Amino acid sequence: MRSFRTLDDLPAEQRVLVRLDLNSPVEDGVVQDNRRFSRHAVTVSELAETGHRIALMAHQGRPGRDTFVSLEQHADILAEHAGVDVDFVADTFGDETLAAVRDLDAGDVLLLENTRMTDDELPEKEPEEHADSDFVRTLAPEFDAYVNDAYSAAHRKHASLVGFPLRLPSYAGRVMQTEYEANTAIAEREFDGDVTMVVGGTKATDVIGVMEALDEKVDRFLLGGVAGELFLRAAGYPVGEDVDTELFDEQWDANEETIRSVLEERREQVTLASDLAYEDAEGERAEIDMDDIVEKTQAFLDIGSGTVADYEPAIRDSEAVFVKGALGVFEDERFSVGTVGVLEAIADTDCFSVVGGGDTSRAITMYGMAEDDFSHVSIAGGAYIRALTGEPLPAVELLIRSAERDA
Ligand SMILES: Nc1ncnc2c1ncn2[C@@H]1O[C@H](COP(=O)(O)OP(=O)(O)O)[C@@H](O)[C@H]1O
Ligand SMILES: O=C(OP(=O)(O)O)[C@H](O)COP(=O)(O)O
Repeated sequence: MRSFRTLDDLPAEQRVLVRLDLNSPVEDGVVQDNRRFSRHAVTVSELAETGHRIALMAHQGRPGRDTFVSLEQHADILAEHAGVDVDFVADTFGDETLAAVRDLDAGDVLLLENTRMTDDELPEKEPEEHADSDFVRTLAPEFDAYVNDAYSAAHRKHASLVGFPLRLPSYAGRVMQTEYEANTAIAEREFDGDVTMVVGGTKATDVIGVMEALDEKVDRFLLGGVAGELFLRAAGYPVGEDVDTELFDEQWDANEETIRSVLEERREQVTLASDLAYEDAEGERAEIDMDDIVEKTQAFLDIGSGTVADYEPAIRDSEAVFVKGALGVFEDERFSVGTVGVLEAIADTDCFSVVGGGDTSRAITMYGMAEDDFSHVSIAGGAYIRALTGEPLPAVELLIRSAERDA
């Protein structure tokens, strides 16, 4: 079987460039601790304890969004989890970075600034083109090896994920290794009974894009979140737009055709919310039945409790349940009913269950559920559902190519 090299294969005393995924929720400018820090800390502390010189790359948010912030706070949170000092340089690949990298001693850890602050990072391009960018050409010669631990970003063809493996011997970090093994095994697993996928969250494009590829594997989709509102809009309800153009309008434009074709061809496979929740004039949670929504007046922030009651029996009758994305803005307790109700229903059954996504998996901890209540809690969202389709993840492919090239 084609595979990549891991930290077990990394020679001693290397100058290593490591890609993590520390992309986190940000509330009022404050980066929120989450599983991504504790999981990546395992790779970072192992590399530090074995005496490598370590520079870390990661991204945060997308340009133009509130969550697009510096990684300065991430360095402190990561240091706490890893039990080692993590220095930070507010530069991606300029002179300041090169000086700090050259200054590293054995066991030192340095976090570079948000990779998405360089223009070279973001466009989805072929690996060869990324490998030729100033970003990759400048940083790569400073290192002996590249380690990719960012399984949850492995579905993106960005420079820090697919460019470096063409220039450096490349290895999978511990998170990449364990997530890849777990998610590949899950993708290959066959279930006799019903398989349900709960689809929510804000990144509707990621999930809608793979729904058609998953229709053989998944018997029913239960919808909520932004993705659910886009489906409701296609079904003729006046919801799912005008609130935040990036969330709704842009994703509607990108996905309208696919949504309509999924609804046309597989209507019986897709269950939409029968009610939604919003914030009323007194600032309280209020609910409204879908059929009573006659015009667009407010933003909907959760599925309603009637929908949760509709979804519970479907979950109870399933042999496997996959969750991708929250069903509402669960960070605000008033709008946690959908996400928590569905997660608790899953935790109460003995079905095989996977909860994916940096944000969604955070709801488990926030609302007092245990990771053990689920078969697998992935810190990957988009990458894990893409893996379920059996389609290769670009960044994983590049790790494999690097191993084959050097064999
Ligand atoms: N109706 C909604 N409107 C706005 N945001 C929503 C809505 N429903 C869910 N969300 C948000 O979706 C986020 C999770 O989305 P996403 O990034 O797709 O998932 P993950 O990071 O878990 O893969 C949550 O933080 C939640 O606040
Ligand atoms: O958080 C991530 O993906 P996820 O929300 O699907 O888990 C990754 O960091 C990828 O980020 P992106 O979706 O802005 O490219």
